[in-house]
Amino acid sequence: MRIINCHTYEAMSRKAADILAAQIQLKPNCVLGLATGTTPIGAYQGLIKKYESGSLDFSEVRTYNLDEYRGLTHEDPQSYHYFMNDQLFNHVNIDPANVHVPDGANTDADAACADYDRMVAEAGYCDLQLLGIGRNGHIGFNEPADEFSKGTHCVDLTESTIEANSRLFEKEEDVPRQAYTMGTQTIMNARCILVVANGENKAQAVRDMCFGPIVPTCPASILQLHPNVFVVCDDAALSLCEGLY
Ligand SMILES: N[C@@H]1[C@@H](O)[C@H](O)[C@@H](COP(=O)(O)O)O[C@@H]1O
Repeated sequence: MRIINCHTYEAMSRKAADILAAQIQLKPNCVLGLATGTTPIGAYQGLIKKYESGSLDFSEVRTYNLDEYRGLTHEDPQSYHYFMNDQLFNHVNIDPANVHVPDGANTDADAACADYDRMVAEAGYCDLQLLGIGRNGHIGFNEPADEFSKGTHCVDLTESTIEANSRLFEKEEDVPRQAYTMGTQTIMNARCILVVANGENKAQAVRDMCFGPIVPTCPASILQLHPNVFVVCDDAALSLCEGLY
């Protein structure tokens, strides 16, 4: 793991945008794995700026998002698909046919997950996977569990995740209780992984991810086994890792 302390959220976002942009420039038809959450918003803004300045072309880029709430259509303002349109896709020249998010509107979980796995596999998996991290060490919606997950599957969200994500909904009762998420094995199939984390409330998860035991109770700890991971953080997220890297 290459741990990069960028000190501030702004610098972390610039670094993440630079890494994503370099991937697109090197391979214009690359497959990007993308993430939602508030952490990557600054990186997406950086990508939009690069696109607007003419230095980035998304016309051949293909994207696969990590996860989606079960039961929400892509027009639902609370859906992750809507979030991605709003934060990135509507602002760059990506072809909507190249954008993929698990189909939350398909409540047949087995079918929705199998379809998504097939699509990601057919694309040859991700060249670069962007990840945020949950306060409990989850990646995508792979929550702490007894074993590491494999392909796309339907998960029951933990109380801690529902509470953390309720800030984006009017009330906590509105947060869906289930989601479809790419599995840990699918995430690990990416050629390169970029994790972004900022803020003190991520410090323990970042320490466990980078230096804790590799256990499914901290799903992000599996990333220690991946040969090509960048962990890009601010000071606060790395505050429990002092002296360790
Ligand atoms: N499914 C998403 C994750 O992909 C994300 O990493 C996490 C952290 O979100 P934030 O960046 O807002 O802290 O939230 C959600 O649970």
